[in-house]
Amino acid sequence: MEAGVAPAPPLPPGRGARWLVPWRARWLTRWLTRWLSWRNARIASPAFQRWAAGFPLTRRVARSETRALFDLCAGFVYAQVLFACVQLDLFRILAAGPQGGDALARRLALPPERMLVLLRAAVSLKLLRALPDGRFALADLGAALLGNPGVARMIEHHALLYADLADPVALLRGRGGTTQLAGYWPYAAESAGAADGSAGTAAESAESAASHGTALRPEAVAPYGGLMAASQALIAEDVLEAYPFRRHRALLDVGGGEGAFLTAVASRAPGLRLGLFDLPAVAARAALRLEEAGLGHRAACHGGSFHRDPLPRGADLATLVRVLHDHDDGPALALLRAIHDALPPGGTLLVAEPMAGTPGAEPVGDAYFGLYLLAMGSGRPRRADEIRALLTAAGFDRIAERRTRRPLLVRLIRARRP
Ligand SMILES: CC(C)=CCC/C(C)=C/CC/C(C)=C/C=C/C(C)=C/C=C/C=C(C)/C=C/C=C(C)/C=C/C=C(C)/C=C/CC(C)(C)O
Ligand SMILES: C[S@@+](CC[C@H](N)C(=O)[O-])C[C@H]1O[C@@H](n2cnc3c(N)ncnc32)[C@H](O)[C@@H]1O
Repeated sequence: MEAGVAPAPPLPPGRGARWLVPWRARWLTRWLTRWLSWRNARIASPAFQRWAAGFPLTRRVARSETRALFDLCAGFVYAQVLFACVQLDLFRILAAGPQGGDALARRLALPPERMLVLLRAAVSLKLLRALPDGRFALADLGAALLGNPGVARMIEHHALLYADLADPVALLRGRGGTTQLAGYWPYAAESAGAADGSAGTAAESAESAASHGTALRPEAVAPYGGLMAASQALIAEDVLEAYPFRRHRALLDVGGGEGAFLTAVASRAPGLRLGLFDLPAVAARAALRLEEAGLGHRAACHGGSFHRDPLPRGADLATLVRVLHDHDDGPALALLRAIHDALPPGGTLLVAEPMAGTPGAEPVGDAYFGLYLLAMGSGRPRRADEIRALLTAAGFDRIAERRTRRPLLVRLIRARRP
């Protein structure tokens, strides 16, 4: 398969703006701009801020805005408190029962007064709870984290992300140099190459394969493969309950990693044949894991790069789980076209990933994944309607979103090859 550098489809307008005809949009924007400029001038005034913080009708909003701004300033500090708790294994230690600060300090080899700084910080962030007898126990957030070991792995690998974000403006200007996340996700460089057209020609193929995707060694893919497998537990069940996998005969999980999603599907749909396509070093790890899980007889793992190799045929269902957002629009569209061509008429594609513009979780897509993927060097979080537009451009129809239980973590779009 030749890597496509097809132009990206035009971005659809935001759902909320669809009813607007242009003159109305211009009129509304003019009034909105005037209103915002008046309002912002008030809010920026220290005298107004002090007044609003005391006036009974505005007091609540003023205090909550002050807190919101403070939380934005302090977000990194809060995240590092969480990081320290995870590194010290505090949540697992306290899962066995409450403990006093001194006992914890001895166990974790910290000076008692510093242990107390961390414990009080964790209490303030609702990770821990201070008991009346002075000991500390897990609070809701600490307990929730205990049930999601994948999140703890994510938190630990954020050390790379934060190093890349140390100078966010340099990163935004593209002058940050090689990032740590680009090293952690080595396939991103090949995808970025596919985006600028450097993948696909015969001469460059060999050179690119030697330095990127298809030639990646097991040591290069093991860290991200392990992280993805561990964090699959956060999303697999939500995807499985949102779509009836049993109605299909054969599934191809494209970019299926180490087979964690296939393993989850296997128990839900016992009659389904399982296929996985990923870079050779990853597919080899998947084959081992699926064998260990007793699924060797049901699963076939194929190694290759979807930027350059044909996808295996024969499946009537394909899945892209946390894959599409890794790729810029050109390679993403080429990938969707390749899947379209590999499916039979009537075949189904499921795209499952966190999406931008998810109501109630806007910063997850646009702030977290927006900057994360920028640091990684390829891809972007897309809104559901942007994914629909790509799917349409790739030739799919009957595109519909299936509701998932926790859209913040994963949303699901189904499409059909006509
Ligand atoms: C029991 C009684 C009486 C009352 C209970 C009251 C009650 C209902 C409390 C609620 C308790 C509860 C059920 C809490 C549940 C909390 C959960 C499930 C929290 C889950 C949190 C998940 C998090 C924080 C996930 C984080 C995920 C991250 C950071 C993912 C990052 C992904 C990356 C970097 C992916 C990279 C892949 C790439 C490169 C983009 O392709
Ligand atoms: C973010 S991971 C998601 C893995 C898995 N689907 C999951 O959700 O746990 C992206 C996957 O796409 C694979 N991938 C990236 N570029 C690829 C390429 N050119 N050809 C095949 N697989 C690729 C990676 O090796 C990785 O396993």
